[in-house]
Amino acid sequence: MERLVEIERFENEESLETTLRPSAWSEYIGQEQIKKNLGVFIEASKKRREALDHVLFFGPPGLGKTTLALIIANEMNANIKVTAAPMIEKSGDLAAILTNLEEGDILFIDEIHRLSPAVEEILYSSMEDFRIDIIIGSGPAAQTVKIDLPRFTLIGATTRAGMLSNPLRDRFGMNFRMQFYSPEELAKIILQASVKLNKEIVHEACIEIAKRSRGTPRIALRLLRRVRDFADVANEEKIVHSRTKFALEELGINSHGFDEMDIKLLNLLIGAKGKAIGLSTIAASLSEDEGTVEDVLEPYLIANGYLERTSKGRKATRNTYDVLNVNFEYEEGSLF
Ligand SMILES: Nc1ncnc2c1ncn2[C@@H]1O[C@H](COP(=O)(O)OP(=O)(O)OP(=O)(O)O)[C@@H](O)[C@H]1O
Repeated sequence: MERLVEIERFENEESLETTLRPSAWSEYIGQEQIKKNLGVFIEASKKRREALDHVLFFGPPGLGKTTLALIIANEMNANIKVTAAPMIEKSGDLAAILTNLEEGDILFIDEIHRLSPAVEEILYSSMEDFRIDIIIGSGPAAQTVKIDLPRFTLIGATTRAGMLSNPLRDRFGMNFRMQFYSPEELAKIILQASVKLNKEIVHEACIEIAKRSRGTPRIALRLLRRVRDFADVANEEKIVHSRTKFALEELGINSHGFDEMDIKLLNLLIGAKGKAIGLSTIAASLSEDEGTVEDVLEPYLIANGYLERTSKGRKATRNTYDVLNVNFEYEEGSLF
């Protein structure tokens, strides 16, 4: 079953996301520090009439990395080519993309930590020297051909900065960590989207959805659409607070934005009575892979103080007990 608070994009969601995606700074809510810094760098490179330095965004999925890349392209009046690392299998694939770029173009590579070492190697020289060496033929007859590239900007996005090799990370002139959004920021995003969806929504309803969206715009927008369905079926012109609460309860999303999987994870930690549990044990107990636990489930719980990572594994915090209404219980010598 699809988790409603699943951060990854659902299959049929892409076109709707495109409709709701902001195309200008003014519509891009939150991430103030990133916007401020990027604004300065964009203005400076426009003044110098140079391509922007390479940019890396990292953070959990659905926080607006792709959207930011598109806005940067818009601000720079540049063409943007959007791709993802799994689509660039061979070095030839990357060479083909790079040689088709024009001066000032932006290349956006999502999930950049998933590039193969051979492809990464080509990226180094293209980012640094705007040149690539391609080997034609094999054996003693092999020849290296150097191809000059136009000055372009690479924007990389990753959910796992730790998995990026150092040489690749060092070649980005700017590194930005995306933050989870506050309920107030998400409420603004929801209101803005409701105008585009042509469905009025009251402020309390925006806040109610925002509080249950795991700090993530993609989830907030998905919940908005589901709540709108409930309002439409009830023939209500506006999305009101009571209908919103009802819909979210029906959808099984609790007031902290936790869903079944979060609750399972938190209960597992509480069951350990203060002892740390290793990532592989957690993944096996939840029947999820370790990457999903680390990239998707944990960041929100850590950012909100419900889970702690230690050298021995993961632990519940006092907040976890409070939020699940469980009496604080632990084994001697194993605690906090
Ligand atoms: N700051 C924001 N203001 C308004 N809307 C936003 C903002 N950030 C994201 N969104 C909305 O959330 C949706 C998801 O954003 P986006 O696809 O950019 O996330 P992402 O971080 O690139 O995710 P992924 O890494 O999974 O591709 C978009 O449709 C966009 O409309």
